[in-house]
Amino acid sequence: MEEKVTKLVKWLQEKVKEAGLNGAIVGVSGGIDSAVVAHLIKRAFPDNSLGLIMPCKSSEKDAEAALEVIDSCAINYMVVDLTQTHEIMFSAIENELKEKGTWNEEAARLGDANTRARLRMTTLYAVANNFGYLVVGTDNAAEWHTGYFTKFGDGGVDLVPLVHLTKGEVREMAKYLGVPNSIITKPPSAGLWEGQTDENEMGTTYTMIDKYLKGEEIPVEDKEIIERLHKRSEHKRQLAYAPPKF
Ligand SMILES: Nc1ncnc2c1ncn2[C@@H]1O[C@H](COP(=O)(O)OP(=O)(O)OC[C@H]2O[C@@H]([n+]3cccc(C(=O)O)c3)[C@H](O)[C@@H]2O)[C@@H](O)[C@H]1O
Ligand SMILES: Nc1ncnc2c1ncn2[C@@H]1O[C@H](COP(=O)(O)OP(=O)(O)OP(=O)(O)O)[C@@H](O)[C@H]1O
Ligand SMILES: [Mg+2]
Repeated sequence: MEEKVTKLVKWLQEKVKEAGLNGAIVGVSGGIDSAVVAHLIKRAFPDNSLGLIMPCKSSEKDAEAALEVIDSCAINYMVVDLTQTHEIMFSAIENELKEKGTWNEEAARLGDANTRARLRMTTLYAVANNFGYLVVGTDNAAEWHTGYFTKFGDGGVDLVPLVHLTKGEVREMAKYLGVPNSIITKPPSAGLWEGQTDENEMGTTYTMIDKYLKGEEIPVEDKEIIERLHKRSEHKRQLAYAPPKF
């Protein structure tokens, strides 16, 4: 694990140096993936790293967990509350769609949730610009493969250090780095609506996705779900599709 951490820290330093910038920033949610990234960027840039906590209609518990992460790695941090911004923006969208009679109630929950992820991305880039930092993402191999992220939201980042690590490997790295145990053991959640958990929404488990990625046998139902999610999200792993040149 020490070797993996050293390699990732060096890689982060190289990428920031290549960009001619000063350091790195990450959104700290109180979940395990951003906890690991916060620890890594603090190691890579002890005086030039920042954790940004961005409550957006999220629970007080999440903000408390995010502060525990900050404490555990002693990274500098800031808080930008996006609750009101989201309220104003999404209600303007809702009002206009309703006025035109085109409001889709069923689609709204995801639209509302993805807007939060994109507001966080916008905020991270604004703060990164202030300090001359790169924006570091938190996607792991399981999320990347299944497309379990918001396009141009939490997926809209400069560097993705955890993209080759399974969720199990992220947990191992978290233990090694000294992430609090309460954060390592709580169920992964995007926190986009009350009671949301990644595994409920995806219909399979990280254990199954990790096994699948390692080429191990898993039940056919889980394999089908993973392959469907992967196919459906191919566009998120590509640059915007362009027509052939004429
Ligand atoms: N074939 C295609 N070619 C090009 N573009 C295509 C496309 N199909 C859809 N699209 C576009 O992509 C959009 C759908 O993608 P997107 O907006 O991402 O939305 P979508 O994939 O529907 O939702 C995001 C998922 O990620 C989850 N999430 C989000 C954020 C954080 C976390 C977490 O783990 O913390 C999880 C969230 O709970 C939800 O399940 C469509 O509205 C359309 O604009
Ligand atoms: N309230 C928040 N404040 C700051 N950043 C956030 C917040 N919510 C989400 N994010 C950002 O969005 C990313 C995606 O969330 P995701 O839930 O996949 O990761 P996580 O919360 O770090 O880990 P877990 O899988 O345990 O929930 C987070 O890692 C973080 O960078
Ligand atoms: Mg989370």
